[in-house]
Amino acid sequence: MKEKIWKQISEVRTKSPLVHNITNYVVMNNTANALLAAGASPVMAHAQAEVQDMVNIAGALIVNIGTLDEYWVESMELAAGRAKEQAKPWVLDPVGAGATPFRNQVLQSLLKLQPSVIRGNASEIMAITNVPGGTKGVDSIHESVDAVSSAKHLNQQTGSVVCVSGAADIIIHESRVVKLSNGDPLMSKVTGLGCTASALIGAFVAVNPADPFLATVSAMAFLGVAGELAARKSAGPGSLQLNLLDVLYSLPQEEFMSVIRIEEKNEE
Ligand SMILES: Nc1ncnc2c1ncn2[C@@H]1O[C@H](COP(=O)(O)OP(=O)(O)O)[C@@H](O)[C@H]1O
Ligand SMILES: Cc1ncsc1CCOP(=O)(O)O
Ligand SMILES: [Mg+2]
Repeated sequence: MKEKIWKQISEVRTKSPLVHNITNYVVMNNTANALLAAGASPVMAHAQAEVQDMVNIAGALIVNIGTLDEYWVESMELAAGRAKEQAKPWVLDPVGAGATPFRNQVLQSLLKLQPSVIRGNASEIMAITNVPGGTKGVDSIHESVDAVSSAKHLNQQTGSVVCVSGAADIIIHESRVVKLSNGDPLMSKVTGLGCTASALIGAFVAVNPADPFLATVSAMAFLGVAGELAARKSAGPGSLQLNLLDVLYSLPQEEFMSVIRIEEKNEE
């Protein structure tokens, strides 16, 4: 699996897919820079007059509800609807799911448009499946393992690959489960690294639309390893943000292979 994952990372670097993001104001800059560092080509666009045309030319779409409003929700539905029509991969980041009824309603209508991948933190994934327990705005108050049964349920209900992020990143599709144990606790002190994870999944699913599970595992492994290596040379969140871009840009294969911690299970 590690070799297959590295192949995906190389393909993003060489193919440089166009990734269309409808994302939040907080992370537009971080996520565009992370996509560029990884080798992809980002575009942020949310005008209703152009989102469908942008989906037509992009390799994948990301819909991130971080700072949504009514106008943006219509843009998201138009774009995701076009992606569904064209069988083009799209990724849903349910930022702040469970925090307000508005977010929950919007998510239920976006789920009908069949995202290829859903990536959220544990509280968000639990909230989408109506598990009571709460959330702290956009930050998780649960561990990834707490959300595994919700993630399995969500995968069965939607057919989407589901990724729960956190200290462990857990990716679920049908009987397949992958657990990645890279990253660093300092990553939770930089805003937008969950959103960065979702944006990177978009780049990977654009180069491998036939296997969104492998694409998601690869993107999460890449971010986790890069974040862990970047944290080792960072004094705090400020330098981590910069160092992460540098590591995403230049991470060599041998270092990736020696740092990745991955467990696979097939529960058939
Ligand atoms: N406690 C932690 N230990 C190690 N890595 C972490 C930790 N918290 C977050 N990360 C890393 O940050 C990434 C973003 O995840 P997360 O913080 O769960 O997203 P969000 O910002 O959406 O809540 C994870 O995929 C993981 O690589
Ligand atoms: C702080 C904040 N508020 C609305 S969106 C956002 C960014 C959330 O980013 P992430 O989910 O990656 O931490
Ligand atoms: Mg998030």
